[in-house]
Amino acid sequence: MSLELKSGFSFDYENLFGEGKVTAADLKSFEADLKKAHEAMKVMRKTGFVAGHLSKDGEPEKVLFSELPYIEEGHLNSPKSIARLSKLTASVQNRVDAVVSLGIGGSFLGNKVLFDVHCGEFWNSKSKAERDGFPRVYFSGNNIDPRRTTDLIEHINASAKVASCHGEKRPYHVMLLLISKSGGTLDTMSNFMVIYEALKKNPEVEVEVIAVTDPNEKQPTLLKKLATEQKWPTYSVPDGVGGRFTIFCEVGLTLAACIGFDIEAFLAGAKAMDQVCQNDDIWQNPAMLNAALKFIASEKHGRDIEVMMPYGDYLKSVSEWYIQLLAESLGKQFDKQGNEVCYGRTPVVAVGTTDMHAQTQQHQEGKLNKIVQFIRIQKWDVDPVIPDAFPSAPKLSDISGVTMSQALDVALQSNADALASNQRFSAVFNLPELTPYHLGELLYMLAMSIAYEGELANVDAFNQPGVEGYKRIMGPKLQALKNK
Ligand SMILES: O=P(O)(O)OC[C@H]1O[C@H](O)[C@H](O)[C@@H](O)[C@@H]1O
Repeated sequence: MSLELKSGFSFDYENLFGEGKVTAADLKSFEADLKKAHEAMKVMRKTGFVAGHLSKDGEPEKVLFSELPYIEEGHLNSPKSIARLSKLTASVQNRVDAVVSLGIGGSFLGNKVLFDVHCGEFWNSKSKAERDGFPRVYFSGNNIDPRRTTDLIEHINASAKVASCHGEKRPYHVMLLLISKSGGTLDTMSNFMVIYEALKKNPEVEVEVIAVTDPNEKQPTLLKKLATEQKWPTYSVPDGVGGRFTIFCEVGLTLAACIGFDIEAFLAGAKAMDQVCQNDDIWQNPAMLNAALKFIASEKHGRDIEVMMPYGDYLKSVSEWYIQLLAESLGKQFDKQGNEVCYGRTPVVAVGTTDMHAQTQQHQEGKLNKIVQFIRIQKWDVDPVIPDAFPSAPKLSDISGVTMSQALDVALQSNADALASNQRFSAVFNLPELTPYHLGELLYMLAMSIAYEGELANVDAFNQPGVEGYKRIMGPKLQALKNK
């Protein structure tokens, strides 16, 4: 049982729907809610209005993520903004040696996905020619870890030294891509200041800063003010695009531009997915179907943990990106009318096959409270055959002669079958290949699915009041520390 799109992307829900799982009768009982949710999505697309959504300051706020895939005049991504990103690519390639992407939450997670998928683990150890002139990439600001930040500075300084020893006549050029929608997030800004000051002191390093923040000029963010003062170029995290949707705007796209990732193909995938998700027929609308099955699995069958388990190392960051999307969007104490509901599925990061040797015991035999969501790549662009390197060892000979992706697929299928044989729910998102287009499809489908589920659960999927709790305590605590 699977919903397959023309692009080849498919959602296989065989192990989530049917007898003993979410049933047709379950779906029928939510028919009116589903219709309402679908209508709400139409209004959101057309006007940006989502009933019950208020900003952090309690003001009505538009929800505009569904506009991002459409590169059009007057849109958040316009032909002009995309052309400016192409210029950024041209200016970075063969000029900038290293980019440090500084941000946390939505200002980090999507960028990490794009980097991992496009560059892979060993990017920074490749030669400049192997990187096609694109810079090395580092991440910072996604924690306040003294050791790692110090290590990063030392590493960059050491790379600058190596470059100068190899006869580079110019300083090592580092671009700090400083990303914060609110413009003052402690984790991001503290790392930025430490790194900026340290690198500035090194004559072998030249530092350049690009700021990505809320563009509002009437009430500029701290970062916006700083950028104006310091004459740093700025890019936008537009109003109406919450952190967890920013991979489709200049937060993700500036990093994409710096590594030569195909922005237009990525947005084209998201756009195609948005169009499919306008289908009124739930069996043809992957976001509506995914949201409905997961919502019902949670509400009626107690499956309120979602394990996001891509099969592939470089997709682990997709799972981490999804954590924020699911947790911040749906983990809500109150519904839209203020009644206490304490809704939400708890997200869990897993990777296949890695976690088949760690988490699977719990998935297979632990509490019946999980849905395991697999992500599968159908065709890998490289796929070594496992050789019969030691014919005298029959156990090793047995696993030889197939490609690594075939073995990976067997592992996934076996895991899904075993789970299904013990009343465990799972589903698979199949990507024909790991391209920017299909990645755009997948991530956008997940974003839209969350928007549907917010409506089904009657919670505001676009705020995150719960994260203010610790922030209210942390601010004065830091102040008190300073005054000591
Ligand atoms: O981009 P920033 O304003 O720095 O925010 C970064 C992150 O911090 C907050 O705590 C929010 O919970 C996240 O939704 C947000 O993505």
